[in-house]
Amino acid sequence: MSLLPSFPPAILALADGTVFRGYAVGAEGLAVGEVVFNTAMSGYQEILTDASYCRQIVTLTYPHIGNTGCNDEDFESPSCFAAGLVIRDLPLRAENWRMQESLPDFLKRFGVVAIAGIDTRQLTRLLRDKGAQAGCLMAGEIDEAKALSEARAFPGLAGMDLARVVSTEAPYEWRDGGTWSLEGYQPAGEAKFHVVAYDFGVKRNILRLLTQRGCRLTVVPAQTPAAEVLKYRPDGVFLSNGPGDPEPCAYAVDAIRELLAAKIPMFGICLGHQLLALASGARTVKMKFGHHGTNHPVQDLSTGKVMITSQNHGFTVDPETLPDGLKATHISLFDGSLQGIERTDAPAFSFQGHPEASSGPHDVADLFDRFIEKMAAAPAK
Ligand SMILES: NC(=O)CC[C@H](N)C(=O)O
Repeated sequence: MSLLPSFPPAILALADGTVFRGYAVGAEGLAVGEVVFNTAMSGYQEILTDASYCRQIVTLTYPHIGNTGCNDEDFESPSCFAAGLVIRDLPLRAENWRMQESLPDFLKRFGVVAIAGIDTRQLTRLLRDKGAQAGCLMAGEIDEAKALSEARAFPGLAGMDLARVVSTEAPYEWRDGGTWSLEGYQPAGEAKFHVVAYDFGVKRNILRLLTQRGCRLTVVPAQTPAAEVLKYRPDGVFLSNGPGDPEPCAYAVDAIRELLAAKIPMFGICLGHQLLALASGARTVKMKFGHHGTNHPVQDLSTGKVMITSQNHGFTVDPETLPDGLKATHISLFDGSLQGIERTDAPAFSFQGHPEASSGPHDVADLFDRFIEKMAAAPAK
């Protein structure tokens, strides 16, 4: 038995001409973006609210999505940023002690168009064979020819600067740093370091993990010049994850170059990693279908240790372009792509995957400790 036939019709049209027919389990209307697949088995709410998915339609390969509903806590940003959602099926009944609304109600509230009831395995194989495709989701009133032409008109993410689109408009102090455990809520301890975090689409769990490690955080807009950041006299600078192509973010690349020259401890995640690489003189390239999932093996090149990591990126740093002074620290064991770098002449390093991933895996969480160590080792200001 399935709930789906009670929902209005929806289609997903791809730029290659393929059309999938299913049911509209979110908002009605039209959504256009790059269609990608994510293999995570949990965390749909964190995925939908991760600003790195801006202009992307996410297909979840796990077949039952929505089982635990949605709540007011599991937001990685203030809103839903994914352009659309594609799933195989909804549960007949969603249930969890933290649930406040069902996934369809949540999607409707945030205006996210979503389709269910299509063969997500077939779609995933198509994306793996042909590469990420431009697509159009249409829900409610269906006009197949229009959906196909909308999909074909999407220019693709290459060359698209989206970090400044999703970033905060004004600087703010981040305060929520406590942790929940079986013993209850533990407020964050006293701050030892002041970190300025660039918001290119920052995930909240990164801010939480830094606060829990004794950082006071000032979050600044993507286009903040280095001179403004230096006025805070920070102990360290964090470069966040974010959507789109890193290459057109010249404002960030310029700022990072100046901060590198100032020898400020710096840590970058995902888009932040790619921007650190660009600022150091390396190049980034678009991947065929990217990495989106929570079971990606990554090797630490200094210890040989293999870690299971969470990943979400469609661009990557080309290892052939690493200049002198920039060292590879991690590689993907799925495809050998670069996963981490470190400057040999400045206290700056970065990681392509997501050490902050909530609910996990947590194998790479100690990269946050490494950032703290670099700030502790920096000469007094
Ligand atoms: N999660 C991210 O920061 C993604 C980085 C970049 N937008 C990419 O797709 O590669």
